[in-house]
Amino acid sequence: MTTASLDVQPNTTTWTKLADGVEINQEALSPQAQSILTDEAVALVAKVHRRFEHERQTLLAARRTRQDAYDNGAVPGFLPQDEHPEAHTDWQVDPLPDDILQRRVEITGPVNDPKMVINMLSRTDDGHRADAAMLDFEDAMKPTWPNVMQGVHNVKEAAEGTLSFTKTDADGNALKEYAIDPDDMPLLMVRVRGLHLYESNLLVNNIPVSGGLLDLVLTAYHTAQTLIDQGKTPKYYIPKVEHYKEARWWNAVLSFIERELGIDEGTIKTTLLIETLEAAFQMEEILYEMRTHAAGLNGGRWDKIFSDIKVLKAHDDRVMADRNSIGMNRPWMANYVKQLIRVCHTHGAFGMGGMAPQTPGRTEEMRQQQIEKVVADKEFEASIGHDGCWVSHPYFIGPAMQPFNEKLEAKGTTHQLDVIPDLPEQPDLLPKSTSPKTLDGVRVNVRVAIGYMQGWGNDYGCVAWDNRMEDLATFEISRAQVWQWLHHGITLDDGTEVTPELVTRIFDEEIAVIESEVEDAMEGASDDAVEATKASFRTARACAEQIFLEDDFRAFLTCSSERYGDAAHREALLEEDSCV
Ligand SMILES: CC(=O)SCCNC(=O)CCNC(=O)[C@H](O)C(C)(C)COP(=O)(O)OP(=O)(O)OC[C@H]1O[C@@H](n2cnc3c(N)ncnc32)[C@H](O)[C@@H]1OP(=O)(O)O
Ligand SMILES: O=CC(=O)O
Ligand SMILES: [Mg+2]
Repeated sequence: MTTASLDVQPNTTTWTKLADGVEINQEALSPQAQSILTDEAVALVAKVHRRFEHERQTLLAARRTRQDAYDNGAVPGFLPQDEHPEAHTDWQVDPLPDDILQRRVEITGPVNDPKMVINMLSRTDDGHRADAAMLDFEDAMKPTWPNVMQGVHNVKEAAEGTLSFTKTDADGNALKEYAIDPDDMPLLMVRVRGLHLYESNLLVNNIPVSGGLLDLVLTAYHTAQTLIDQGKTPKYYIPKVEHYKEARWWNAVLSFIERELGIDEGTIKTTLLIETLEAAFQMEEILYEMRTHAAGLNGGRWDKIFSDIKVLKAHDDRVMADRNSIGMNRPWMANYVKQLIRVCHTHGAFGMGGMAPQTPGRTEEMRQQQIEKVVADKEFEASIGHDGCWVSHPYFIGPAMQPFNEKLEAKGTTHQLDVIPDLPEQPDLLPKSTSPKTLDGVRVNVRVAIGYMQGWGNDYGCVAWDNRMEDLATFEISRAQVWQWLHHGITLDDGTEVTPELVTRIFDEEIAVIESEVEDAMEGASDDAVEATKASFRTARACAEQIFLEDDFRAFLTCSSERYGDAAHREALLEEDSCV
């Protein structure tokens, strides 16, 4: 995707044959890609695609059917007990290996950035090191082909313990060397892309492969045995599951890959993100389906808020309040994470908490305030029984760990599997329409969109912006919220009507503010450099505004038909587009 335009680009792709029925975009065949796409790796990708693509399409079609029902007035709910009776019996996930029993703080970051990956695997801020590092192909990464290939490369070298990086100045002089110690680093985890994404640069039988399958197959192919030889468990995160049948599909994919790699079934352990409204109602069924490979579930609160808005987008009695007012204290959010902990602990799995989005900030005062916010969030998570949580910046590892340490030291354990939150059997998980709905709320969404799209234009999938980490999930909330407010023509608390003209006016005002912020921040830089940065924000604004004012609600920002390779493939796939 370019930031200048979302239009479909003309087809100029030349395809190169990699194996029977497997073609790659010639431009994608970089030396790095060649080193990753060995004959064996390509054969495995093709085999997995041929075995599982049809079912993936069926699952995506089922998503569209369910969304049609929600758009026509239905709401998600708990499944009837007789739909999946086994899930409600007495069962446990397969025993968890020793190296996944302590997960107090997991740090996350884009997998394609080698310095960030090394920092995730080595930083000990104030003597605190994260228990796990989640290398992300998903919310934190813009899924371009070079980023995906660099990501696989980084995971491979991280598993082998050889990943290194030299930070240089503008003239190329070395400033700092970065390296990892494979014998002394946090648990390595990889989050693959979700079910809905295609990887348009690689075709099997003329169909682009699934992005998530590609990430999973290539990283497992290049690292599973290496990790096992070191006595470590290959560990994954799987995002954006919407239904237990999708969990069944991922579980089957994992078993298939294990068989093909000659490793025991159940060796790979995964944590599933529960970050969609539908999945929140099906956690028990989802965990049951994954029980061979499940290490736990994680409350992906940011995508959950996005999904709450998206799934109920047609319901005028459920229009969401200002995005920054939706916290874990909202009853349906608190119920969702307590239900997650209850389901996990009842069945012997970890119930992981969500992401504290704070970044440190520039002044000491700001840093202190940010620490207080992180600690308050993590105290809540530890108090309700989570086994650990996420942070987005190493600065917060120690503060986030403290509340978990206090709980765990008192118990003399590394987790809280003994805690079963007290909840009604079927807690209320449906989001409510509440206040506040403010002009400031519109402004926040607009600023987030400009900041995020500016990063996106520079190839970043997450950015530090207004003292917060903004990534794909948090951008999606802003996009969905403005769409929802516009399409329900809501009147804000101060009487202002939300119209396209209002949104454009706020874009005008905020880009002016941002341009002056750029001038302040770049004081002393050349006029050309300042102007280039301002221009990149103006481009981002144009793109963000176009997305915000789209009439049709695309299911995900990253679902754009231009990602589907050449015109013929696009046409075939648009019929089946998961993103209508
Ligand atoms: C909704 C969800 O799915 S949440 C999960 C997905 N999102 C994420 O993973 C976002 C993770 N966070 C980040 O990517 C980053 O923190 C950002 C982009 C927000 C900010 O990064 P930066 O602009 O580099 O922050 P900053 O300048 O404060 O970094 C200072 C140092 O900390 C390091 N750092 C910052 N964030 C991280 C991180 N998450 N992991 C490891 N190191 C990090 C930087 O590499 C830098 O290191 P250096 O001193 O060796 O150069
Ligand atoms: O992936 C995590 C989220 O909060 O979204
Ligand atoms: Mg997410």
